[in-house]
Amino acid sequence: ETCKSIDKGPVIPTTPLVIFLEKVQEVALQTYGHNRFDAKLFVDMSLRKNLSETIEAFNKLPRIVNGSVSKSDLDGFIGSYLSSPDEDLVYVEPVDFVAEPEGFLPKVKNSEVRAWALEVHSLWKNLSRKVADHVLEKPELYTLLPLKNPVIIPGSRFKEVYYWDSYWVIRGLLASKMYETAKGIVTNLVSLIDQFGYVLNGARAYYSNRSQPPVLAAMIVDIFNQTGDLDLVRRSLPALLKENHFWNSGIHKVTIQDAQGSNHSLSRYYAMWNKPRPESSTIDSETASVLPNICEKRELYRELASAAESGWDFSSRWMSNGSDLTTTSTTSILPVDLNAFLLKMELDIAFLANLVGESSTASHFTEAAQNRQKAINCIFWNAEMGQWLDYWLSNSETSEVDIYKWEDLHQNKKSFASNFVPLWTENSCSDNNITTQKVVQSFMSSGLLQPAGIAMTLSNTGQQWDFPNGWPPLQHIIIEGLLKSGLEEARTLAKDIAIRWLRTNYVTYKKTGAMYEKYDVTKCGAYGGGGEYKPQTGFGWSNGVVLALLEEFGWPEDLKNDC
Ligand SMILES: OC[C@H]1O[C@H](O[C@H]2O[C@H](CO)[C@@H](O)[C@H](O)[C@H]2O)[C@H](O)[C@@H](O)[C@@H]1O
Repeated sequence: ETCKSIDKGPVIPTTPLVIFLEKVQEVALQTYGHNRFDAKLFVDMSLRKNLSETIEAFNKLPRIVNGSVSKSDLDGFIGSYLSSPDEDLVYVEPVDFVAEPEGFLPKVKNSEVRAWALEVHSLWKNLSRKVADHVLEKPELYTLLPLKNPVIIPGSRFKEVYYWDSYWVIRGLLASKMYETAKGIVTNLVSLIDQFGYVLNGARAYYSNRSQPPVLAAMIVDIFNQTGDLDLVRRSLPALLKENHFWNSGIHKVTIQDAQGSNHSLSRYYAMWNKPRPESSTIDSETASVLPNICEKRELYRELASAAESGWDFSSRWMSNGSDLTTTSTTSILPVDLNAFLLKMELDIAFLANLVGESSTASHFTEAAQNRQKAINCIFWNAEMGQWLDYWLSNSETSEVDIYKWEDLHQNKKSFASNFVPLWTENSCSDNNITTQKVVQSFMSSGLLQPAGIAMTLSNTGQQWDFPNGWPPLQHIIIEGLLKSGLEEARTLAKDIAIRWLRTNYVTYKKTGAMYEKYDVTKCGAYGGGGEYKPQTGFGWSNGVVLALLEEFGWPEDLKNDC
């Protein structure tokens, strides 16, 4: 085997338990087959006995063809040695839930929409969980991480708390006046930074090799603005500084020289992992099976895990050939949205530091934000298109000192919903040449706005972060970004998108009785599909976005609520 290049990035080792459960996943696929198989289920199981005893029993199972085990033997092993995923996180009644909180969504006047909003609000009860006592007593038997406070989970197969989902969960909890639950979630995420140095993708041992879009500071600012809780700010600030360092150092940090010769520091997604994602181990191995050698496989595994770090797993946005997942190249892309999130993080840290009298931290982060603002405008902004564009890093540009040289042809001219995320960061449009009006026009003609909301991309690849899917966080970011601009035209557009999105959520709920993690935005009343697992319901961030939008825009008595 000859390798063109060798994967050099860092790797955070996983636990022996995760490695063992991946083996169970592999054998289970051979034994049960692809039909209705969900790989994640197996790494979410826990042990009834200690690991070495369990491994011994597993190794003794009689093997038939290709290392598989008979269905009855495997069923028997799982029944005796493993516990189902539902036993580690148990239901808990949220302390601050009331059926109809005082001052709940005052602008929602339509009785049908109000009744639905109350049902969505009541879903917090279904999604509320706490770590079971036996996990705290024997954490080595579980892949679940022992967090102290209750959490709100996304739902269905996603039985643990997720990082960026939590921002929109919290926006919904604030509309539901559930301040204690919101603060508890933040405290949990802060504890992950204390332990790992960053917020994990989700609270499982197998997610420890990557983070997710960094929105913790935004959660704290929004909670503070509603509760005035300075203690939470004081307790969280050191963790936010640590998190900021994580994203601005090591492999996440990229230096790039603009056309005028000035250097800028920006960030990229980069997982600390070069093996199959344990929760999708069998799937990633199959994807990589067409590659000629282990070096290329390792590189692909890192790119797939890095796409998961971006939250957009998977999407043509990260691929050089949208119809071939093996061309995923996440680490070679400087992403607009990550840098917009980091700009917001820096502004938010400055704001929070000022609140608690830490003025030198505040001025340091104000300056960091100004620098990132400049970098965003120089590297990503494309005046002709009126959008901020992802930038593809190319190896040939790397000089000896690892400084990339900017070239306009490396901006990705395809329209992605992420190209509009900088709207969300208040002062992104402060530059004279960058007018919100231009961005609004560009958005309107981009093709992304569809009858039931905003599509993530224009390519229909079958991946879940591609056309025709629309995801809740991007709807909310763009809607809020448009509102923040203060422009009348932008406000009208924001409201129009909100109505489309709320309608499709409402109608789908009426048809199916459930809230979905994503929707098909080409038609009102349809949920999304594609990707590596079946459509999931619950659903944390969808509920959060609905409640936050209803809080902002309300719903008048006479506004049509069906499609
Ligand atoms: O199991 C496959 C992948 O699932 C997650 O990704 C999707 O769900 C998350 C929870 O709602 C969401 O945050 C993410 O944006 C979705 O694409 C998980 O985050 C991935 O790491 C995982 O590989």
